[in-house]
Amino acid sequence: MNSSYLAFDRVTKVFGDIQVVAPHFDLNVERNEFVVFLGPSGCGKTTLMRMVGGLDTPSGGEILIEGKPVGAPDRRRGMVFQSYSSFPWLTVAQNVDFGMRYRDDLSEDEKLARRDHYLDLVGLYEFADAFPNRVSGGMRQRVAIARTLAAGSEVLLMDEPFGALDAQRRERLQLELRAIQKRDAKTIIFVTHDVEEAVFLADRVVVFSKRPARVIADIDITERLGADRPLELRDGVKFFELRNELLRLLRHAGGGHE
Ligand SMILES: Nc1ncnc2c1ncn2[C@@H]1O[C@H](COP(=O)(O)OP(=O)(O)OP(=O)(O)O)[C@@H](O)[C@H]1O
Repeated sequence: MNSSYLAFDRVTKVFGDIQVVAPHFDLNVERNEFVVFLGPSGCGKTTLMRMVGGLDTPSGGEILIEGKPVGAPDRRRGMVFQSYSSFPWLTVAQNVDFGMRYRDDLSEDEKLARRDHYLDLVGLYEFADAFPNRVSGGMRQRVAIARTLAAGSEVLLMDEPFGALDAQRRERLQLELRAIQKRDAKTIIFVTHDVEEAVFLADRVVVFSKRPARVIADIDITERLGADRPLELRDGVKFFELRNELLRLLRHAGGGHE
């Protein structure tokens, strides 16, 4: 039996005639690991994430968490996907509260403080009473980030969550996400097209081929950069080398990388 926390075990995925995930796709993710998926556009990253989240099922093989096949979405897995964002009938603040509905370990005051903290982090504090369909797409994405982080699931599945954010807020969220992962021991799978974001956040970067997705490189970032990620790290030689290495791999992977 596979003893990893999360395992793709001989997974494959086809949509009609299109092979999206190559046959016998295997990948293990350890508990408390921050894994970033990097790969050409359309290679199958979102599909892999959706299957981990239980929004889609493999055509073959299994995805296991602690040895058990994943089923329908549950509160163990928090998701920030384009297709799985906010509830339009709840206000921005109520969306965040909704994420915490099962947190019996928190008092009402703690929940309020937590809600305010995450609304502030994503820059939506003053939009707390607005309805998500009244705010922009980028803001809806931020509602989903705040709700998911406030919920505190043990697995976080994030598909280009910071894509629509300005550079400063993106940096702040990157720092916070890395801090949350270390402090609260989360297992995170994160998709990005931004190579520097990948290096800054990841313990491990998994690079995919163009469709059908298979792993072409699996790079241990923590081994080379350490687990602490102060912002200054971005100016260092090791960071630069890793960034260039990943860019070279992506070029080799082919397909249109954005
Ligand atoms: N429900 C579906 N039905 C048919 N084809 C699909 C479906 N979902 C995804 N695909 C196809 O599967 C391929 C992989 O899509 P996916 O969204 O997983 O890629 P991706 O790596 O996340 O892309 P990007 O980086 O552009 O977000 C694409 O060619 C897409 O058109």
